[in-house]
Amino acid sequence: MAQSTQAPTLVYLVTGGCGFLGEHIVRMLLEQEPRLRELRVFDLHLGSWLEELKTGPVQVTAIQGDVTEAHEVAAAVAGSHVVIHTAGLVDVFGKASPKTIHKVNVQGTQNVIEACIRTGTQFLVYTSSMEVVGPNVKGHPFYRGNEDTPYEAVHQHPYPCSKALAEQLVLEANGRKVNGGLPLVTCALRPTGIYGEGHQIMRDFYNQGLRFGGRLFRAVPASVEHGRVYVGNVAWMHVLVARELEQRAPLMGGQVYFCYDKSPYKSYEDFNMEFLGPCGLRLIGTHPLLPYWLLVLLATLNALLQWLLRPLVLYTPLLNPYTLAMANTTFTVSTNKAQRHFGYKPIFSWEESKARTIHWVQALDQGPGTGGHCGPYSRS
Ligand SMILES: NC(=O)C1=CN([C@@H]2O[C@H](COP(=O)(O)OP(=O)(O)OC[C@H]3O[C@@H](n4cnc5c(N)ncnc54)[C@H](O)[C@@H]3O)[C@@H](O)[C@H]2O)C=CC1
Ligand SMILES: C[C@H](CCCC(C)(C)O)[C@H]1CC[C@H]2[C@@H]3[C@H](O)CC4=CC(=O)CC[C@]4(C)[C@H]3CC[C@]12C
Repeated sequence: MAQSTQAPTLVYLVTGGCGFLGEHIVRMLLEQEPRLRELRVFDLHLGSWLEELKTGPVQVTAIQGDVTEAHEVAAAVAGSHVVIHTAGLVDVFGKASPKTIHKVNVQGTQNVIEACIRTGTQFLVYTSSMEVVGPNVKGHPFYRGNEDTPYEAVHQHPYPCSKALAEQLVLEANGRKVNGGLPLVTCALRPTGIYGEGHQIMRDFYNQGLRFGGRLFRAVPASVEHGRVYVGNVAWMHVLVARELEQRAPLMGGQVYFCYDKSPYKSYEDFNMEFLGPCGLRLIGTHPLLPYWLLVLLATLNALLQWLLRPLVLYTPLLNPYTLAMANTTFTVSTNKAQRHFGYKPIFSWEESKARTIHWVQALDQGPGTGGHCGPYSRS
């Protein structure tokens, strides 16, 4: 992929390109990758917002498909230079079965790898997660850790288990020969909790607050810090990795990178209030209103109810033993590995990230629009 002023030649494939992060990656690629000729957007559910992108200079090809179907993946991958594999089943609330989560996240990733090998696609960027590291089931804090910080990564929940297995597959595939004899170059990006335009859980908290007369009730001590990163910066990091992977293959191949930016370290709830506060919501209490043991009891009750009601209805509250443990365990990242390896610097400051997210929350009141979740990235 030599730099040139000639006509654009590159073909990129983004799996999960219609999801929360995927949409931002798609838009970021169109704005920041001048060598792009064709952008293939592969997803189980295609968004109507893709239509508006089809009028630009880059050929945008929407492909409705399932990553668990090897032949659909192979057809989409064939002829592409770079694959950004973001599709995944993000479920910590018990909406999908552990088997389905494994199938989509692990088998789906295996299908993407095999498709690259068979069709001769040499560059694969995988969206992993901080969850492959932790928080672990023992609730050990991970405080300002980096990619080399020792930590006992022990998972039980199907989602982190599946992401850890999938990441391992991707990293082990680095160096395998693709069709034509060249080596596959892979790397994995590990975002912490992503926020920004289109973030479903933020929307859930906002709606919950509105239902309770503009109030949210503190459940997590303010002292527990949770790593968060703005979706635009995560997208930018994907674009940059995809761009640099060929030139810096010996350094970047087989590597993992946390996704980070200048978002402040705060508790999950206090961080959300940075956006929900300016939209009229208040967080009640300087300390958790309920004692921890009671929250554990309620979370356990919710899990029991979910299990009992499963034959009749899907009961998926925000509070369950896993989400409670996640929210109550410090997990923050402090690293410059991405900057050292491929020159990453956040493209959005904290102030911009905050303003864009607040703007999006405010617009939720006006009801769903016809476009996508996020606006264009063109900046003044
Ligand atoms: N949301 C977060 O805070 C974080 C997310 N991640 C990872 O980022 C990636 C994207 O996550 P989000 O955008 O938050 O989730 P999302 O649910 O908004 O997007 C995932 C996309 O994958 C698609 N998809 C699901 N199953 C598929 C299948 N079988 N075949 C094809 N497409 C399928 C969905 O339709 C969706 O558009 C995931 O891999 C997730 O594990 C990592 C760290 C944090
Ligand atoms: C839903 C949790 C907060 C509610 C806590 C309650 C009910 C006590 O008020 C969220 C706390 C931490 C979140 C997770 C974290 O940001 C890391 C993640 C990484 C991913 O790859 C996917 C999403 C998530 C698991 C994220 C999910 C919501 C939380 C558990």
